[in-house]
Order: sequence, then C-alpha cells, then structure tokens
Amino acid sequence: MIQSLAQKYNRPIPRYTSYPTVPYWKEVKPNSHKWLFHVNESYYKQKEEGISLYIHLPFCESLCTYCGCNKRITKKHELEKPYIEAILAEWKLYVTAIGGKPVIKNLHLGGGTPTFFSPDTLKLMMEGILSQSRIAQKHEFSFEGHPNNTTYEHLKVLADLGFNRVSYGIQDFDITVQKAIHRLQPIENVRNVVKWSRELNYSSINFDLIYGLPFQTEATLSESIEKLKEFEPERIALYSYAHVPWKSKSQRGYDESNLPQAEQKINMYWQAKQQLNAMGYVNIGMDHFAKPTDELTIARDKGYLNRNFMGYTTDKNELMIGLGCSSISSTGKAFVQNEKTVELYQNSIHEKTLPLIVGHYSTEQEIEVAELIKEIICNGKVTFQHSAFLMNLFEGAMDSLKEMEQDELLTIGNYSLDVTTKGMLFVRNICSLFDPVIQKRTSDKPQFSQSI
Ligand SMILES: C=Cc1c2[nH]c(c1C)Cc1[nH]c(c(CCC(=O)O)c1C)Cc1[nH]c(c(C)c1CCC(=O)O)Cc1[nH]c(c(C)c1C=C)C2
Ligand SMILES: C[C@H]1O[C@@H](n2cnc3c(N)ncnc32)[C@H](O)[C@@H]1O
Ligand code: MET
Ligand code: SF4
Repeated sequence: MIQSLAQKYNRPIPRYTSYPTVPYWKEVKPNSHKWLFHVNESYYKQKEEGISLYIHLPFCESLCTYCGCNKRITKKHELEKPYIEAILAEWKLYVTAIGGKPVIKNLHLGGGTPTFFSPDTLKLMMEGILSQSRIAQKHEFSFEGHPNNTTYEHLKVLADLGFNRVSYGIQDFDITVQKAIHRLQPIENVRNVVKWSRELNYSSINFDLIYGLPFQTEATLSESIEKLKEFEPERIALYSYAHVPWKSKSQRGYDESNLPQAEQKINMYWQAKQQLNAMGYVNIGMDHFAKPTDELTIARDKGYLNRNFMGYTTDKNELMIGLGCSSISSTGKAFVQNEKTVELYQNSIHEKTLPLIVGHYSTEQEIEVAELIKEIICNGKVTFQHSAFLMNLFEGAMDSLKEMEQDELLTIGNYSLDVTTKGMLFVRNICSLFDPVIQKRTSDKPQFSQSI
C-alpha cells in the first residue's frame, strides 16, 4: 500500500520553510531602504519581546558529499577574522537603522560549521553583537556544532555568553555510510561533545540524522538509532536526504544505484519513527522528534509550533534578521536573502551596503497561503473558513483531496482538513495543493528535492 503511494506522490516539491519559496521571490537586488522600512515597522511591534538573529558561519574544513547547505571548504583559518568583522559591520547597519539596542530573544549560529571558528573568534564576534543589543530575559541561544571539531573551550565560551542549546550533526553512525558521504566521525567524538555539553548545563541537545544516504538500509538505520539511545538527546531532526545534484556538485559523485529509492525511504522513516516513539520521542511536524517535556513538544501541544528557514522552531518572533553570506531575513511578510559567496558578501559590507540579492514583499493573498501552509506543516490541521479566498482554494483542490483521503493521508471536514500520521510523510504534497505557483509549474528545470 505505502509502496504504491511512494510512486504516486514522489515529486519535486519545496520544503516550505517560507511561502512563497525562494525561487519564486520577485525582487532582484531589493532596495535596502524599502527593506529597512519593513524591518523597522516589524521591530516596533515586538520591541519588548525581542527578535531572532541568525548568523551564518560558512566555513568547513572537510566536505561532506551529501551536503546541500551553503558552505565554503577551506583550511585557511585566517579567513575567520575578516568574516566576523563583516558580520559585526552588517549588524551595525541594522542597529543604526533600528535606532537603538534591539532585544534578542532567539539567536542561532548556523553553517557551514560555527565550530570551524576558534573559541576566541566566536567570543569576539558575540561580544561585538551583544555590545549593541540587549538579551531577552528568557532567551534561547543555540549553535550547530560539528562533533569532530567542537572542543570543551567552544562549549565553555559559548555557555558563558548565554548559549543554552546545541545541535550536533550526526547524520549516521554507520561506518560504510560515513565512508560513502566522506564524513568519518568516531562515536567517541560524539561521546565527548555530549558529555561536555551536559557538564556545562546546556539545557537541550539536538541530533541531526539523515535517511536516504548512500548504502543506508533499514537495518543500518535501525542500528544507528539504537546507538543514539545512550546520549538521550532532547530533540532529533530526522531529515530526508535531499538529492539536488544540479545545486550541490558533490552529490554528482553518487552512484544513484546506491541511493535508497522512495519506497525504501518510506520504510526507513516508518521504522525509525516506531523506534523513536518506543524510546519516548514524540513526532513533531514532518521530520522532528522530541522528548515530551521538550519545549518543541509543548509548543506543538499548545499550538505555537512555528516553521522558518531553519526548520521547526518554538520561536514566536515575527522579525528574523539573518547575518552572513546566504542568510535570509524575514518580517513574516517581507523577505530578503544575502549574497551567497563570502567574497561578494564581504565586498558589499565593505561598501557599507546591505548585501541583498533577492527579496519578496508578500501580497495579502500570499500571506493567507503562507499561514495556511504553516498550519498544515506544523499542526497537521487547518480550517479554510477564515476567508472566501481560502474556501475557494479548498474547493479547487477537492479532487486531489478526495484522492488523498482515499489513500488515508488526510480526512476532509467542513472546510477543514486533518492530516493523518501516515499523511505527515506526504505533508509537502498536501501543502503544495494550495500553492498556486507549484500547481501552475510547467518548467522541467530541476528546482526542488523530491517530496520523499
Ligand atoms: C539549519 C540550517 C539550515 C538548513 N537550511 C537552511 C538553513 C539555514 C536554509 C535553507 N534551506 C533551504 C533554503 C532554500 C529556500 C527554500 O527552499 O525554502 C534555504 C535558504 C532549502 C534547502 N535546504 C537544503 C536543500 C537541498 C534545499 C533546497 C530545497 C529542496 O529542494 O529541498 C539542504 C538542507 N539544509 C538544511 C536541511 C535540513 C536540508 C535538507 C533537508 C538545513
Ligand atoms: C543542518 C543539517 O542539514 C542536514 N542536511 C544537509 N544537507 C542535507 C541534504 N542534502 N539532505 C538532507 N539533509 C541535509 C544535515 O543533517 C545537517 O546537520
Ligand atoms: N557543519 C556542522 C556539521 O555538519 C553543522 C551541521 S551542517 C550545517 O556537523
Ligand atoms: S554537513 Fe556540515 S560539515 Fe559537512 S559540508 Fe555541510 S556544513 Fe560542512
């Protein structure tokens, strides 16, 4: 049954970390005055609660061949200083435009590999950021650590600066898979970083895992999940491998016959889900798991689970400022993305101009669709009764919805939908029914990963 569903629904579909999705944004080289006007407007609405800050730190010493992130592979640590100087200069441009020290509620260092940077450089960067900000009382500061190069000093320096969450890229414990993805990562390294994180009182540890990597099977994935038991991470992101060789050149080296296909991926996910549930983890959205006491589970239960460019979050802030190359900023209805390469990013900052390459200002209808998609992908439950426009969308999708109901992916109510547990695996397909852009899409040009 689930096998035939794989064939039927496996299509290129966005991951819906925003709506509209980046390839469909309309503004090329957005005007920074107009963007900053939107930032100010959004900032004043949430001046007291605080904003989210994302800082992209792109360098990695070694290339993992599956990687779809924006990164620069290098061993030149002399690149660290000029990069953080640009980050601080970019923050200053925002602080000047806002005209005061913004309160920061959520802060995330992503990558690339933040722990490529020395603890001293990270400290310098964070002190620079925080000297021009106020930290919200109940703040969440997190970073992505690579188990192979995160040191006790990194964890200590960041904990002293207010960091209380850490996410480790695990991907897979299996040695054959690790060889195939060019990422040898002894479990001993994971033991060390987890032990230090606990000693330093990080309140939440996340593990990133991927299913669908070369040579993975249900059996190897099951063993890897067994292995993570000893670490008791509060959260687990179990991502579906996004095969996008037109975008990530290193993926072109994969022999596609070694990659698990859609049906096998579904089986892998399903088995991993059962295993994680048996260990006490709760499903959150399409690819996250969390302990019942974790804030992510509480957010889901209380209905404030959110989704942004980093995936699922508990973050309620409307304004998210992204610093660094390729970073995305959003006010909820206006979006911009920065220059993608380190050089173009730094050049623009040296000229004291925001390095904006694309952007988008949503129409009222796009905001309605964005809210709808967020409800479906976060809560698996949605009503269309808010407006005639949404009711129309619902009616227009009726044939496909009925088919999905027959496939037990959802149940249809009175202008409402409920996604089933099985349907959560196909939630990108469900969302895409209400995405006019995808419905109308005719181009053969590859743009998104397959939905499974
Ligand atoms: C936690 C780190 C981040 C991950 N992704 C992003 C960050 C900061 C940012 C990001 N991810 C994507 C985009 C493009 C816009 C969009 O589709 O909404 C941005 C700016 C999507 C994306 N991410 C990956 C790929 C291959 C794509 C392309 C879209 C697709 O076809 O799926 C790789 C990847 N990065 C992260 C994850 C979890 C992931 C793949 C599952 C983390
Ligand atoms: C930030 C996280 O993004 C995930 N990640 C990076 N590249 C990919 C990809 N192509 N497919 C799925 N997940 C990916 C890794 O799990 C990493 O830890
Ligand atoms: N680069 C780190 C790792 O692979 C963080 C996650 S990937 C952006 O472990
Ligand atoms: S997975 Fe992490 S370490 Fe590996 S190349 Fe991507 S960003 Fe760098």
